[in-house]
Amino acid sequence: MTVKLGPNRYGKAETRLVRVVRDGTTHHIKDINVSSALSGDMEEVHRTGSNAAVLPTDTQKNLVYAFARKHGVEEIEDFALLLARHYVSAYPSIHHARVEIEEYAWNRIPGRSRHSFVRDGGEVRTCVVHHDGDGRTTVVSGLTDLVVLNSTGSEFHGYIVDEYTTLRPTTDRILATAVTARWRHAGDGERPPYARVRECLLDAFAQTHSLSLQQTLYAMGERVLTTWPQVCEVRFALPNKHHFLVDLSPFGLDNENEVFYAADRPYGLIEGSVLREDAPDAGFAWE
Ligand SMILES: O=c1[nH]c(=O)c2[nH]c(=O)[nH]c2[nH]1
Repeated sequence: MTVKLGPNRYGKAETRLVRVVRDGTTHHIKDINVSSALSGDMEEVHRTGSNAAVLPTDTQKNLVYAFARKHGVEEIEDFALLLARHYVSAYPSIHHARVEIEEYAWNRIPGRSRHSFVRDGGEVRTCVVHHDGDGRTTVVSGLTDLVVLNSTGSEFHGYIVDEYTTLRPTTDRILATAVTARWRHAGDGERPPYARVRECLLDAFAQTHSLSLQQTLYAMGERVLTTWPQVCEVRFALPNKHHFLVDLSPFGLDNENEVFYAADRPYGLIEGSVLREDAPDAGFAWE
């Protein structure tokens, strides 16, 4: 019996890239997810294991970052064409390239900051109410998945350094998180409108020059509590959506905080509660 190799392709799926373009203090961001799939003379690698015709998927990933730095990313169709044409023209063993790109839309957070963004849609508004036979009532409002990003105005340094530390201190990084926030209402007075509390969270995120996500968490809680006396406690879960600067020096390219690898896991998870000194007992509110 003889067998043969059927249709096949290979590539790097989901290269996550964020590119920051600076126009003075106004920043623009491009957030994309690039997948390449190449096919051509792939008989040998499958049958004998010879990799002579293989452009490593790792190189395909590097190409995405290097081309983003060299050529910029405007229309995703143009960037996909640039990559696809390069694969087919530069490597004789590659006859066909499929490049798929997803782009994620960001809106500017209104206000003073020109480098603060919120992802389109996706967030979920939440509430949990308790009421018992003794007439006790609690109301906790909240949101999940409010995705925000500052393309500058964030530092992280001065942390514990020991023989296991590899993280480099930074005075300028991207800070991004998907906010889960829940706020507990004191008593049964009028509750602040959801949209206004959300606005406090966004304003504080955008306006805080951050030395850590922990500090930003506190600033967001403080803003809600000082703006709305009816709220007595805010609890947060903030995943640190890491954006790592890509080292493009092996390709002779500099990278002045322009091209980032948007990692999805593992991620830092910063959790905490900010509350009034005299907040009433929470009782079953958080259950
Ligand atoms: O804002 C941060 N807080 C941390 O605790 C931490 N840890 C880390 O590796 N990066 C960061 N960033």
